[in-house]
Amino acid sequence: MFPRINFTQTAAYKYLSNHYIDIAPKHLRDLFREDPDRFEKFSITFGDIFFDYSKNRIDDTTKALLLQLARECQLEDAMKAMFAGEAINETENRAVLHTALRNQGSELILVDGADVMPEVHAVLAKMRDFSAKIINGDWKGYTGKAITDVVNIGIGGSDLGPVMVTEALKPYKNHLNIHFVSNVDGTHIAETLKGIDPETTLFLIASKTFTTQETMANAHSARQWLLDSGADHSAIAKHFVALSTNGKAVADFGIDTQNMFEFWDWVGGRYSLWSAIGLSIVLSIGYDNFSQLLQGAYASDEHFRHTPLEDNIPVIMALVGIWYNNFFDAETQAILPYDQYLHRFAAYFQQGDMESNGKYVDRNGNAVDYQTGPIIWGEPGTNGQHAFYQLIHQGTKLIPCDFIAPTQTHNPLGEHHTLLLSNFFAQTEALMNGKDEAEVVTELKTSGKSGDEIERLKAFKVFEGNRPSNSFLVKKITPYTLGSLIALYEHKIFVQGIIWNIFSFDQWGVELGKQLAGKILPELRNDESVESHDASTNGLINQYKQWRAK
Ligand SMILES: O=P(O)(O)OC[C@H]1O[C@@](O)(CO)[C@@H](O)[C@@H]1O
Repeated sequence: MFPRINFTQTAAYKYLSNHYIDIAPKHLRDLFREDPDRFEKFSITFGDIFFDYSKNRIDDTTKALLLQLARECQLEDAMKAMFAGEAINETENRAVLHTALRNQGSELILVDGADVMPEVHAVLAKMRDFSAKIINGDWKGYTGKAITDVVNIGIGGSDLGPVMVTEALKPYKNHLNIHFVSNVDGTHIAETLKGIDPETTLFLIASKTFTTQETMANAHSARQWLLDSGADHSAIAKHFVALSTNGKAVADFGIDTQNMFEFWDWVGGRYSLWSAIGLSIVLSIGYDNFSQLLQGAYASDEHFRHTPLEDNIPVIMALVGIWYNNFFDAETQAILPYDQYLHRFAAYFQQGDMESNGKYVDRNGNAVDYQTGPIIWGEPGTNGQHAFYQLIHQGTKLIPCDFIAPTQTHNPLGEHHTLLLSNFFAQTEALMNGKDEAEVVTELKTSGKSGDEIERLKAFKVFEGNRPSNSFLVKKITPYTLGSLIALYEHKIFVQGIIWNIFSFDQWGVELGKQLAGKILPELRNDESVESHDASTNGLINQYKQWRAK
């Protein structure tokens, strides 16, 4: 049975919470001064990824107690349950096996007694063969022309992963122009359709359920756009494919199910880029590179499954995050990639992390009395430094930061990459060391400030430091290393969900808004005044109706 431990009842939690004031280490400056081996002790090399977690407020004692906490929560049993295909997504009675999508091993992976690997391989082969025809021009549109533009229509997990990966791996892209439409706001598809030719455009309708309002509205508008351009219904088969688990809905839309790339209920939407949902990635960078992405993720799966917790990167990431989230009241986690190609990396994990662990009911159905999932946010460096780093350095909130940087750039231009990396190294050093009053006074004196000026200014220029960060130094962002990095974060989310005793793989919280939108939609289709809601909602709707009439 999937463990249901309340982590606040564990010995480790009780000891940490009763003593963490004396356990919580000294200032990070002092920890480094006192332990010359600190960097080696708190860093892990994993292939071409170097993970430095030494700039965290931990010492040997804290690390040992956090690991004990994980073990008391039966983390290792939970890990085995996931990889074994148990229905750990209990409220939907589903297994959680996005790991099977990238499995390179030969072991059977059973769901309801049947090995899923043959069908996983069959869909991968179909994606390979189909994308080859599109990329090499063998697949023709309804007027006999090759495809030049691909439009992925999807939202959430059917959009964010493909967007993030195709952006991150732009150095590997081919001649095809890949576009993404997700928002139901007509602007999104209107702006996209302006720049493409119906005769040479392929639409990927990406939707696990094939019922999502935004995606179906955009799909129908795309289909109408094709037909309005002069194509007849037979053209749909040449310009539309579906990525879904719902064959009936795909056929009802008018897509030939031969042009459907299926995936399965045991793949969560926010964990689906490795599945048929990744077809836009394959079309953008080719199947061989997509295969490298899968292999990199598999390497992280193997690291996660077989590495002792003490040196297990996702486990360390998760426990350090819990240390700040549950013992230091940190409410957010920043992800700061020093790589412009990774500009959608944080956005991807906003869904990945917040839709997984943004829960207040535990696995026994009771409201929790502790903090669960953090708010995930972030922007690429160095831009963030000119936007929100003031708060990270001198604000009143503790913001644990993950810094990510490639050692090698895809664009060796002058000394740009050296400049970028100098900032990457400097920021975590500044956050950790800070600048004390003595240093500030010396600087102000050296700059010629008078005694009065120094007295007036010094308080504002002190940096208390002791602000934690993880650093990921990646040799180069390749399909393989990107796959590994994404999977490390996926497993971190899993570990935190286990310790918080919540179900990380359903998302009931997105349903109410959809339900209410479904009720309001027909009210907006007429000009009558509405009174069926609260005064605010009624007022807003009626104001909207009044103004739209102008
Ligand atoms: O792939 P689909 O079924 O269209 O769902 C899209 C997204 O909608 C959700 O908000 C669930 O409704 C996300 O979990 C999901 O990734």
